[in-house]
Amino acid sequence: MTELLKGTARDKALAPLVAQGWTENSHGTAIEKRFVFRNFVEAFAFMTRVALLAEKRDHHPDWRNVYRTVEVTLSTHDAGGLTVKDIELAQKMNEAAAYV
Ligand SMILES: C[C@H](O)[C@H](O)[C@H]1CNC2=NC(N)=NC(=O)C2=N1
Repeated sequence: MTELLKGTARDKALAPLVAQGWTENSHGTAIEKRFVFRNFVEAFAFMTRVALLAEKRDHHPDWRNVYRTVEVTLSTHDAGGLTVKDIELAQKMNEAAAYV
């Protein structure tokens, strides 16, 4: 199982994501971001791209789509918190959103 991120490694991994709009949840067990697109089709295109990335990695977002927004929560359920898998998927999601 992938290990929970802790201490300095955790802080270092989170810093660039926080700079790009990700926030920790109140328990420190997940990171969250609200992506806003121009319209529903762009939001859904983003979700389609991310779905393929997530399946390939066997690591899946918790998310909610309302019209042109996608609210995302990333956590490694098996580990009970944040792991490098969440950090990497968050970065991939930033890239996928920028591509739209
Ligand atoms: C069996 C399979 O590898 C696991 O259930 C995977 C699937 N996708 C997952 N996604 C997330 N976000 N956390 C997990 O712990 C997880 N586990």
